[in-house]
Amino acid sequence: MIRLSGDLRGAEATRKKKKKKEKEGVTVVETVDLESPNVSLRELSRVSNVDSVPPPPPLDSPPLFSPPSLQDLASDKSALLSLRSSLGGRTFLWDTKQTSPCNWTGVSCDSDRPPSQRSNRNAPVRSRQLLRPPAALPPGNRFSGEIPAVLFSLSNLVRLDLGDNGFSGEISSGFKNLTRLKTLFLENNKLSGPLVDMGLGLDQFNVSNNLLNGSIPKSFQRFDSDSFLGTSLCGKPLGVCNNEGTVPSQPISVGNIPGSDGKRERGKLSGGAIAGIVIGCVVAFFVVVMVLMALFGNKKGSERTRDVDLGRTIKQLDIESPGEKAAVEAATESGYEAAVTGNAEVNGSGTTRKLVFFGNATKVFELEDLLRASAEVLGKGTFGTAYKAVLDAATMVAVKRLKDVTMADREFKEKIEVVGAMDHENLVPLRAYYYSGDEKLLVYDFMPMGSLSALLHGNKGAGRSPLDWEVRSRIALGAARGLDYLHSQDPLSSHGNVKSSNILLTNSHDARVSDFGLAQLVGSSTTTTNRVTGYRAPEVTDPRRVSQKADVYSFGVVLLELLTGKAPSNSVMNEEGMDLARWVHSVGREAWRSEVFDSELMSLETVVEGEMEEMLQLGIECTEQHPDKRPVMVEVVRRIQELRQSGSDQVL
Ligand SMILES: Nc1ncnc2c1ncn2[C@@H]1O[C@H](COP(=O)(O)OP(=O)(O)OP(=O)(O)O)[C@@H](O)[C@H]1O
Repeated sequence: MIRLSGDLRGAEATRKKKKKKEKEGVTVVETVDLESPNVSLRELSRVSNVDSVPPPPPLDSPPLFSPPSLQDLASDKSALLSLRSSLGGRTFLWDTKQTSPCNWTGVSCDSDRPPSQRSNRNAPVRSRQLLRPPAALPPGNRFSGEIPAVLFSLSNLVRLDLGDNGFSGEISSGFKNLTRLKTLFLENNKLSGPLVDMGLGLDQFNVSNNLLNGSIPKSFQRFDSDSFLGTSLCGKPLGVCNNEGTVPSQPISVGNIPGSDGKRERGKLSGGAIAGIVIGCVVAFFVVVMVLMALFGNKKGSERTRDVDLGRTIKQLDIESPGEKAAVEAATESGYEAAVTGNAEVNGSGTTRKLVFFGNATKVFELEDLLRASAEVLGKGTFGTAYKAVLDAATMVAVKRLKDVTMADREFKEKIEVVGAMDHENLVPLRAYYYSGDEKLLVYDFMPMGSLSALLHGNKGAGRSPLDWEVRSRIALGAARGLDYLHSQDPLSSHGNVKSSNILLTNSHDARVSDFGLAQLVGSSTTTTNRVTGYRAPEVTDPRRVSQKADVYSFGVVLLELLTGKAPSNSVMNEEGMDLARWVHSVGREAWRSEVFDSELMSLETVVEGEMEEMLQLGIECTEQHPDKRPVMVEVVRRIQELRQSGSDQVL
């Protein structure tokens, strides 16, 4: 159950309103707490581009409470609607016309809650914890599924508490977007997979009692071991990792049992028990080392034999026995290699599997090279996990490991051949693929500058150079050309998943569209995941059947994103909870300058308002509700070219 607390409505709220008046339209996302039934959610609606986060109140200053204003209530409403929608909930029991959401089913409001602090959090307590509910309240909600992606667009978020829920899936790389985050509590959930380095300057962090495994990235090693108890993570501050990147034995604590009532009462074992465990670990370690040595000896022998007997190069991996597979997995230190090696090599039929390259590309590496390359996780998307693999100083590729591909070998190959045949300077080329029963890998050129989404909504901190109009409009033109090329192949061909994270950038900020053709390869359960919030055209019901006009709609949202600097996944553009497209449509032309255009753009000397207005008009036409009213992609390209041309003529 969600309850709204009035805890930010005191002196803190007053101070912020004053600051807001000083900086028109500027607000700050500060706290999101989904652990407690008392949730202050109004902050979800506060997204902006302030230069600095306001300083927290002193630790010992008592919070003051005052009745909520109408503006606060409207903001609470939109925050609740946004949260509800991001969690896949329905709002038919909520009368959104009511001024206050306090009467909505499942929502109750407290305006006089005293401050408290959590006793079990190990890191230093910072001021925001004064705003937390009393510890005596029953902890934990029952939120489940993946952590809502909408949270990753709240780039000014300072504190996020999702502890004591049922969240599952991997910890998303989307946390990287929360560049101001200081507190992240994810304990007591069902989060799995590795803990990736988020590059955040956190003061407080807790992922204890989850299903996480692998080694603890360096940036998290400064936190106390309590932050990782009850997981299978290893490395400092927990036990050293063995070769498989898992902790040899669980930390000694009552608190490492997920779901245990005693998880916050740290129990200590006797000296004898500890000595026994240590000796056991040492013996187990030597046994593992000896088994690995034996397995490696066999593997080398069998590869040599194959080389001679079958005439294959030893680069062609053909590991047939589960023992050999285990050895390779155990030997690797790279999570990526451990993750893909086994499945890629064991194909069930006993035949050698190879990477299949497209076009006339000279084959520069083999599957084994790829699997042995040092790699890092780039992120987890709708279709699987993406990795960056460095084969050598000159060869870097992005490898996408597809999930939920259920189609047969032949059908997959037919479809992927079509994708591989696409050849345009504004597309990310698919270089090769690998298919086996258990594993499907796609190999792309690695795009060094990342995605447009990261560029627009990622690091907003000091030191970031502003993205000027020339670069933004060039990206728009490049992406439009890439899409136009896809549409020109066949009247029915479409991208199906146009969004700013699928527009990647070269070193010179030229746009390359990625992920085309993938929606047709994966199962419906994958594509129906609502990761395209804000981009999907209203008429689309089956994400595997997206028309060209629906692509135009999604591209129009990207144009609006470029112009406003706002992420469409943050659907809270006003108290009605509109998405980006509907919000821009609702603002009159006279207010474009003050309300719509990204203030970062407007602050630059190079601002070209005429061009920006023309581009905004185009974005609005692309995002018309009715597909027939939207332009076709070739027309979009022509108009962007013209408006850029007229801008440069004026400069001349
Ligand atoms: N070829 C590439 N070069 C560089 N980065 C890439 C490449 N392909 C993907 N990425 C990055 O990897 C991350 C995950 O990408 P992926 O395409 O799997 O998911 P997504 O774009 O977030 O969502 P979706 O799967 O719905 O398209 C993103 O941050 C993306 O920018």
